[in-house]
Amino acid sequence: MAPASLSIVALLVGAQIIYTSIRFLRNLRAAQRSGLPYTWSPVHELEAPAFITDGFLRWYYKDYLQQGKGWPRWARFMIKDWQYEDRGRATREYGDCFLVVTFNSLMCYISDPNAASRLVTRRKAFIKPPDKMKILEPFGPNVVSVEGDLWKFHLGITLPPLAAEAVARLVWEETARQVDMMVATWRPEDSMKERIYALTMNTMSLAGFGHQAEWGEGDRPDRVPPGHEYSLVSALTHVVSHLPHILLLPRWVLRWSPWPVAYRAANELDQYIDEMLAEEREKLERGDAGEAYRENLLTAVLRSNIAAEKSKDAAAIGRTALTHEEIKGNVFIFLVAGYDTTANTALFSSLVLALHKEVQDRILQEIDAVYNRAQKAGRSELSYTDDFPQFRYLVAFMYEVMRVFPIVQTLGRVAVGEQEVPLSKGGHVVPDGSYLVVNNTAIHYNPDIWPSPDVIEPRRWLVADPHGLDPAKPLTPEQEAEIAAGSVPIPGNRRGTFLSFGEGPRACLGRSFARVEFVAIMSRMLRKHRLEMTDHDAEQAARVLRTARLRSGSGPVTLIPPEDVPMRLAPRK
Ligand code: HEM
Repeated sequence: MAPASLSIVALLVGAQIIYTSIRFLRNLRAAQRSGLPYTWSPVHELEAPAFITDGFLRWYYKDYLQQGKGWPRWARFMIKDWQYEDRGRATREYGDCFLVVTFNSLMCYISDPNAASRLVTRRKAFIKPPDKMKILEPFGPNVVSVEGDLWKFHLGITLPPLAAEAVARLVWEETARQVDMMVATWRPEDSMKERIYALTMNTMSLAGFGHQAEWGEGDRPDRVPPGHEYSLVSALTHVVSHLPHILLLPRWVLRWSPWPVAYRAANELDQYIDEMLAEEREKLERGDAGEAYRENLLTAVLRSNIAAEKSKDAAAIGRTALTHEEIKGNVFIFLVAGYDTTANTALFSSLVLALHKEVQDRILQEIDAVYNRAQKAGRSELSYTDDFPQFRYLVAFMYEVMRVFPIVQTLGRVAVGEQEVPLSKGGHVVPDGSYLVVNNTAIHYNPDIWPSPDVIEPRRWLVADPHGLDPAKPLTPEQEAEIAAGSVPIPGNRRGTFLSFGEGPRACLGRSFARVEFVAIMSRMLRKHRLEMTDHDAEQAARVLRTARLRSGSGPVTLIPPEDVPMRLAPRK
């Protein structure tokens, strides 16, 4: 290289170093001025270089994590979703609200229930991070990604479908059908993860898109309609397994990327949704959505939108209905928000059941009791309306699994203007634009909030004060009586103490959907079988349990188990 070019390169590098150092000092000063405890890290988990640090450090520290000491301090903040393995250690070191300074950003971590609740409840003062939300719009703006009046408008059209009784019934019945197919084809050597993912994907295919899938149909060429390259199930599966690529890369870049399958699957899904919307719109407008018509999320959003279109009252945003792109965006986001969250909850639950015989025994007792009751009432199959509400221990178990394995580990918000963050002891004002992250794991594992937090005890959720039941102590007579009466609402936790479904106005819209699907999976799968680890001995079971409690599987969206444990369905005696 010529000396002149070398000087230019040296000058540019020098300028970059000076610029970065100034930014770092500016961030550091802002942290000092805030009065909050702070620390620093070269890279932050939400910054682009974390894609490299995360992969490398997770690989390098795999065995170290197994010792149960969490992450080494210096590495912690460079790991995506470091919170699960950390189990609140950072909170104990720096406090319930502290800052992490990097060269490019200033991040505030919160594990105080008051502050967490305020953050997620005051939706205008703390908005979702706009840059992260934009990424969620590859098919169009949607109820997860938008803010303000536009969000209220999307909510008005998408909430009724997600709360619709017809959709819940569809989820209940289809899940049971899918479980039967899964059980009938069960081979011990199959992956539990793949089975549960296929099950929830097939359920989503009908509940979300109106297509009833047969077990294993994703790979069958006869399921590919004319004009398509993939079956719907196959397109959906490829889209979710390539989600990070589809979300992060524009479609034209994706085309020439090393993941052409992601490009083709995204296009296929686009085309499927367009075709389905055109067909359903025509049906609804012709009025032939008669008795046999089965509502699903796509048709329900369309119906809700057509009703809005016909109304004369334009919303605050100056129109009455969602655009075509927005309908597509919402149908897509139901898939993203509802598929792997529910699948991983079922997966962790299966693992817990296989490893905690006493919990599984109680669930089996409840399943038998509900079936007996149904049979006495002349029903051979369980119904959504009559039987789903009877599954109290199973729902409590779901919440307990989601507390111990926080499927969504953090809730991120950005302060609009200077905002107060109230802590249980005192409070702090954060400047405009501050990035705040609620650390769900630290809250779920705080022994002052959840006594003996490491213990999996579903009965916490069956008493009036879930924070008053300590699994390390015998139950009080009042607690026994509340459990026996079976009338305490689930969940009954204090605000800001259980955040796996979020809280406040932006809380999960699909939580009823997820509860129905979960109860249908477990009650049907365990009707005649029990879950066991294949060829296990006590030592292996202890290792599996320890690994699942100490390490996350580093999923792109939600917490996933670190390994796929061989399991079998053993016929019940
Ligand atoms: C166990 C399963 C699920 C978990 C753990 C879960 C978790 C969450 C969480 C934590 C949030 C709030 C995020 C925040 O405040 O930043 C959320 C929002 C949302 N969830 Fe779920 N979810 C589940 C299932 C579902 C299902 C099945 C659907 C739909 C079919 C769904 C649709 C949504 C939507 C649309 C939102 C956005 C609400 C808004 O921004 O206004 N979720 N979910």
